[in-house]
Amino acid sequence: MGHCLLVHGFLDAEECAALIDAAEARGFVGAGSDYPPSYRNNDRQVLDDDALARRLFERLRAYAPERLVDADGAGWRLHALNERLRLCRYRPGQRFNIHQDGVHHRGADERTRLTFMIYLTDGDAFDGGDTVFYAQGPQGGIDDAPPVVARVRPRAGLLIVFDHTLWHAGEAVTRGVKHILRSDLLYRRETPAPVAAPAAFSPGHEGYVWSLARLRDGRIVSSGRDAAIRLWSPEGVLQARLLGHRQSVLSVCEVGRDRLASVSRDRCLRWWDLRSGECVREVVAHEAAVLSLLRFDDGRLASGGADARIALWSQDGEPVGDLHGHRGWVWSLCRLDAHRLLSASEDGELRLWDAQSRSCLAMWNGTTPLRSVDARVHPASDGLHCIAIGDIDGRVRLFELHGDRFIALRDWPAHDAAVRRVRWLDDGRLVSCGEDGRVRLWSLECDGHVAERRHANFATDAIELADGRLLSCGYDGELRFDAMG
Ligand SMILES: O=C(O)CCC(=O)C(=O)O
Ligand SMILES: [Fe+2]
Repeated sequence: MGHCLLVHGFLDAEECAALIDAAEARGFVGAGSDYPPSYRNNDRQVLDDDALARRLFERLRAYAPERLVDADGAGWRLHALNERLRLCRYRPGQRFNIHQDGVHHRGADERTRLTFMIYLTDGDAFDGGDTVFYAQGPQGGIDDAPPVVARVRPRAGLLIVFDHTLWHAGEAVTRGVKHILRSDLLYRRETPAPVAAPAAFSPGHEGYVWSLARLRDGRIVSSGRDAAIRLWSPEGVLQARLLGHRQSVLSVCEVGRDRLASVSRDRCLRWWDLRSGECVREVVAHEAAVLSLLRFDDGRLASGGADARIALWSQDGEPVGDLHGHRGWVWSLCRLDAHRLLSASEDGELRLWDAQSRSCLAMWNGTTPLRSVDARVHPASDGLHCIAIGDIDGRVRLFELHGDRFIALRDWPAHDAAVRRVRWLDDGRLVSCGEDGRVRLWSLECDGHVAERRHANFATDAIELADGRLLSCGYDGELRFDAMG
């Protein structure tokens, strides 16, 4: 188990009250469209305050580990408290589900490693709201929590510092209001980053990599939380960084020769010229994060958003209509043929749409939020589609599409945590990526996976390179194509 330490009375009661008053005066923002309700629904306020971060850091120095050592021997020195302070408020019914905290990168040699959290309200003032630590991540889904290893009852002024990698949750508050102040401890690498292993594209991204795409000429595109899109040669040499988005880039797709489109948490859809690396068009596409993107053969696009909408775009990037029906985040889209597409949503629904008539042709409704969908044409049949979906419980399900009907074939527990991606490979095998860090390859003739690779954090995407190797990426910032054992 990683670091975890508690410091009682880190702030006194007046300091806590002053922080709460100032935060309430500035106002909180609901989790609304920025986080799926299955993740967290508490209110938050981001405050960039250098001076306050420095004062807190001076007080903290005596307690926090000065040096961390990785499994590979690399040493990291405590450097600062992230000045991006986050004040969080939980009212009755609000919680933060089981999760690991995200790493924030500042260049290759500086990153956050430990979470810094001060309870501002005393546990006497509210019911529920404990911070709970678990032995491992969710195995059978988010509602089916693993064994609890520690529980912390909030006390005003109590500081808790712990490893980002510990699985934890803020339990629902059932009465009263809980406030916390949250930041992270930045560490600096003692010796510069080692050259990446030869079986990786280098350098990867600063922080999470969200998605991968292979262009028709064999080049690779990756997108990440660092708001950058990276263009790679087929051999993994970085050719360009496309900069312009202001937040995580969640999906990219080729829209023509040397043309790329991308969508981001910043709500925008952008078009890029890959020769110049310039953004040639930008539109605000959704009223919330844009999560998914696809292209029809004639150049039209469809984008799916956290506003539950699927928006359709002409070749010229003009909005041409919406597909309405989902009630949750549209995480994933997949093209079937000239006019039809599939969508998978946080509301648990897999939907088949006709983009021409803008109607929903079929729906399958599961009980758990869906994260990814992919389809392929059965080679032995006349246009019969085989569909795979992945859900938040780690399950993968297969369907055949008969006319406008989904026929369920089979389903199995593919991961010990949410599935982030399913993709069919050209040879008919299926690859899945999970929040258990695993990339798994499935052959439908066999039971169980036929190969596996592990990332140090959530695995988010995998695609086949032109030479048949599998490139995968994840929250560890890496793009890897080593052999799968
Ligand atoms: O409120 C809590 O107890 C946990 C909060 C948390 O995990 C976070 O803000 O990352
Ligand atoms: Fe957390």
